[in-house]
Amino acid sequence: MLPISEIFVSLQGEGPFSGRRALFIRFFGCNLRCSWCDTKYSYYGKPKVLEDLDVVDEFIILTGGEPTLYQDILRNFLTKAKSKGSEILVETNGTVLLKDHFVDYVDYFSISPKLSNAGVKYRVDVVKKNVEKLKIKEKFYYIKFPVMWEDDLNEVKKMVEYFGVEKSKVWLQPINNERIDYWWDIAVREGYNLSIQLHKFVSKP
Ligand SMILES: Nc1nc2[nH]cc(C(=O)O)c2c(=O)[nH]1
Ligand code: SF4
Ligand SMILES: [Mg+2]
Repeated sequence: MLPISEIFVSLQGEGPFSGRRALFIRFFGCNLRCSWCDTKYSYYGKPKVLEDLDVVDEFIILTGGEPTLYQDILRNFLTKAKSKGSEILVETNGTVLLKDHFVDYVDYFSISPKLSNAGVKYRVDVVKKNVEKLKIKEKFYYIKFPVMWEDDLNEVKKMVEYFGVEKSKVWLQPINNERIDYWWDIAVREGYNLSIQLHKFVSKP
């Protein structure tokens, strides 16, 4: 049984695959409650509960909410999707321990650890463990930080060092697309990438 918030086709609005057409599956439920969360509807209200997922696409994005809460139940779907040649991207907050079988069936991981601007507590050592697993398995992954205030940069730097990831894998994502000019310059100066949420310019899902 899979609790689903919504399924839609759109263009990836965030990160290195920005602009690429994809089928989005938004899972219901999240273990965090970020103050600025832009998908609160994915954990308040009622989910659609599906027996199984019967969708195919060249590029499938599992998002939420927090899709990694459903790693075991997704086994069937991922096996099917891979046998049909789909590329799979998972967008996760990184705080749920990733299982081997799940990592093996996913092509790309977007890990989005929260800074203090989100006002949530979580185990940052779990995120580090997950990043280490992705490194060992030589998975394609990137780290996406939702940023707001100037001080956020120091937190980003500390986490990047703690995780031991290259700057080229780091994407700064201005929350609500605010102060893009400011974060653009920071990204260029510090050697990071910038993710502007494209779908918010066109009011699309
Ligand atoms: N177009 C579009 N791209 C997205 N990339 C990540 C999304 C998300 O909410 O997880 C998202 C979303 O909601 N819409
Ligand atoms: S981790 Fe993502 S979905 Fe969950 S509360 Fe935070 S922003 Fe919202
Ligand atoms: Mg989102």
